[in-house]
Amino acid sequence: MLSDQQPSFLNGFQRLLEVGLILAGAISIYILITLFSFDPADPSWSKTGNYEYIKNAGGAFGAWLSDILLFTFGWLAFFIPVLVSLIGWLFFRKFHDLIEVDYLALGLRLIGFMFFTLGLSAIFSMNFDDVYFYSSGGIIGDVIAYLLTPLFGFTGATLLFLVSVMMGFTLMTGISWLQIVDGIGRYTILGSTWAFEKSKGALGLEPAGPYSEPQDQSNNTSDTAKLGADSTSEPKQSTEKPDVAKTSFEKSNVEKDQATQTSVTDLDKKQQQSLLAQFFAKTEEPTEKATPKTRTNDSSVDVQGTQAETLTQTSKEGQANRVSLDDDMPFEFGTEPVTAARTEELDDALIDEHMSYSSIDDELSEDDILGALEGLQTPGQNQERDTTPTAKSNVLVPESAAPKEPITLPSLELLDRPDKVENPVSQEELDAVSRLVEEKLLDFNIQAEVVGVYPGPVITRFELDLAPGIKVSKISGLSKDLARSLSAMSVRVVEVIPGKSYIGLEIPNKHRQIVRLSEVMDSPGFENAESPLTMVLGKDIGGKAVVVDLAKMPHLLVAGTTGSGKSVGVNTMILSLLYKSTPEEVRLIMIDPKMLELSVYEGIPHLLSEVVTDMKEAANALRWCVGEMERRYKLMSSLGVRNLKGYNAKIEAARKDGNPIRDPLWRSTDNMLEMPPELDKLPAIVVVIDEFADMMMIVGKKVEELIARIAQKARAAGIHLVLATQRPSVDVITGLIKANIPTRMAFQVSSKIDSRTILDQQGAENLLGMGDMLYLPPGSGVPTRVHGAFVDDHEVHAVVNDWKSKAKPNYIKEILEGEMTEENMLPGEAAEMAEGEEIDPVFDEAVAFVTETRKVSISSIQRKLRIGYNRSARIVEQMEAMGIVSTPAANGARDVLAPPPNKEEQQDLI
Ligand SMILES: Nc1ncnc2c1ncn2[C@@H]1O[C@H](COP(=O)(O)OP(=O)(O)OP(=O)(O)O)[C@@H](O)[C@H]1O
Repeated sequence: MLSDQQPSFLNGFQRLLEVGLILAGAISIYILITLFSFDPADPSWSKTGNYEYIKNAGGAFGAWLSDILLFTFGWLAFFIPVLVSLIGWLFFRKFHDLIEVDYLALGLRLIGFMFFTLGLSAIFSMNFDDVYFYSSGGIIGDVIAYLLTPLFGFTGATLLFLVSVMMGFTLMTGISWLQIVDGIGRYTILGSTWAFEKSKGALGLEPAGPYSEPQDQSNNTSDTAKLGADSTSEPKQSTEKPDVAKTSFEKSNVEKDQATQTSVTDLDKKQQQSLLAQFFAKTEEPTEKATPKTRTNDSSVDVQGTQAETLTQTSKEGQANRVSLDDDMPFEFGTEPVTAARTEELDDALIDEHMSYSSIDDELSEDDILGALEGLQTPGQNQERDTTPTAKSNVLVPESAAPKEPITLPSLELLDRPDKVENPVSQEELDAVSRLVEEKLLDFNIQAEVVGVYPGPVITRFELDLAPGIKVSKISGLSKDLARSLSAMSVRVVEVIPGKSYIGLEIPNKHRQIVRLSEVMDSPGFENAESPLTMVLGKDIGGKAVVVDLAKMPHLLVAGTTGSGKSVGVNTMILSLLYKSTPEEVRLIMIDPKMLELSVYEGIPHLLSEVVTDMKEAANALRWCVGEMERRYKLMSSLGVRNLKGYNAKIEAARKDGNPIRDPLWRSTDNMLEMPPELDKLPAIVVVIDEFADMMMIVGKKVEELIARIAQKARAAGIHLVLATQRPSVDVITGLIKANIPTRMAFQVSSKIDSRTILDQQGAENLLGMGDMLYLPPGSGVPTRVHGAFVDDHEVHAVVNDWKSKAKPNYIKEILEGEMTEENMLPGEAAEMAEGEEIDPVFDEAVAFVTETRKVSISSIQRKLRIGYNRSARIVEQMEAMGIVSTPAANGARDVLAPPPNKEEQQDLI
């Protein structure tokens, strides 16, 4: 299988790193050779000799080098080659991490290394025989031992050096001596148990049992669980920490608050600036590496539990609200939103329409099947699923594509691990900065009190209680001035915090933390989610994982200026699907007009067709989706189910009963088969379009119509759209598209207008870039700020190669060829074919008029646009076909289904 893969060449930088690794290896081997072949008679730095008879295998240079190393380090010189190769390896494997060096951790490691080396060389110097005529601890060991032994005596000095070695080891490696003792104990017990079992077996007392780990180690059986295996016992402790911390913090809170309040107001401007700079510099100082399991818990516990929880919350409502924030579960958006509910109703109506001509009677209730299916599912099943096909496949899962063996989902080991980050900012500092924020606001005649401070991985949110009569719009208007006076890159004003009477001020930390995909995926929110369309977004402002379900959205619009982190965001979402679902559960169609971003996924088994780069083919792919959607609707209505989940459950249950359902839509003329084929489960289909502005420009209005058509109905059929664009203007994100795609994601944009185009409100222009986003869940007017998870190209490649090695894709040709049928023809096209004319040029204007006035009448459109009656009537019919207005009721009146347009959009159109 690997032989099928494209040969991959290293880029320039990777070549350098690899050359570095080869050099480091060669240097290490050379040093080892010179040390092992050292001859005291060779001429060198400390001795003279005959250059003609050098015995050192490293030559004259080798003789010099080994002499210097042994003279300086004694026995420790033999560790130097190991160190050199280790450094080479670190650079090669972890260069990406080294770019974002954590200086505190590095400093601690260096100090640790110093203590370790000095202590060990002194111990060697005092206790071991010389190496040739050099001291066994080298000159370093000799000097230290010489200086300290008279002071502390032999025993005292040895003890001191031992302590130095132990301290140094812990600082350098982060390994606790208690862990070592624990480990030694555990393996001694395991070893003796094993030896005992063996000996019993050998003596014929009892058959020898297989060697097994104790019970508490058994949960690292699956690949995904491996990542956190070495910290299995720690998270439990850390989840209990916050309560203890909270009480102690809270007790001292009021006194500290008063103390700092007086001292800070006396600070002069310079001190204030430096305090600010220090604060934002300190907010995110990482300290040491840890396994992702510990990290996930720590991030939610440390930040939410001890910092955000216990800060200057003074009012009672504040405390009540904190309780809800305290919840350890990560966010899950999309729980029965208003829009989703409305869409569902629409879907139901559509299904009902189909069901009226349904020919097959429904004998099993859908709820029973779903219940039975859910009963069978446990969270653990997410880790590994059997994807072996059970019967003849239908269009979407052709037999050759079906893998023969169970497929395991990719391991988290393929992703980069994050650095453990702690928040070392003390409460005093946070209080001091809060007072400073209050002062700065007062400079603008705004009286406000900071009632809560929430430091997070990228920003710190200050919650403000405004004095009566102060309008929030006044502060929003001042966001740029505030940013300047607080020396911050930008300040975002959160006008409404749901459930609170405060406003929020979000100020970026000087050192932002990178949110890694692996750490969010390692959270319970992702691991326990059952939907195959579960996607990771990143972390919220408090550091909690944000995990969403595309099935509930059901379509997503992503926009952001170039370089804002949009492509990384799209990759994060795609990788989430690849980590959660097998090709049997989710299939993808990728459209990539830029021919850059998505081509890396070429060849994964989830793809339904090659990554589409030709825009004509892209339109065909959308058209195919419309056809597939209609086909699914007919199948579902025939089976009497309302959505894909119900359909799959019914197929599964029927198969279990031994009565597989046969295709009710099959006609004898379809193929050579004598009887209808058995129906198979259907996967969800996700269509990802990376730059859909390009597609709109090239293919034109048809794309918009196809997208609208899919978006209106595809939810129940399990077809979902993810549209990304870097041009959030009204000619790309049109009213029609917005009306049909309720879930939005805005990365940084260049203007308030762009922000309003995507979110219907400003705010995205104040984001920080690099994955900082506002996520607007369906049916919600309040966007949530999320710091997007970062995934590097090499991680994407690793996951893609992993899938490629497990199964091959089976592309469906028809997707790109595209055939115009009655089902996938657009209303515009029908009119075009019937009357030979395009969709009306004033159609957009008419839509704007209707959605704004909320009234549909042929004559009013006729008057407003000064067009003929017939033309106006045709426009209204087109609106009906596109789902903008309803079908006429008994009295002929129609309802406007699409939401009103926003102001900028209108101006652009009229
Ligand atoms: N979540 C993130 N965390 C940290 N850095 C990020 C994140 N997302 C993106 N970045 C940084 O921002 C850079 C630009 O991101 P990306 O390529 O996704 O932008 P884009 O909006 O897709 O731009 P374009 O439209 O030009 O392709 C990346 O190279 C990366 O360094």
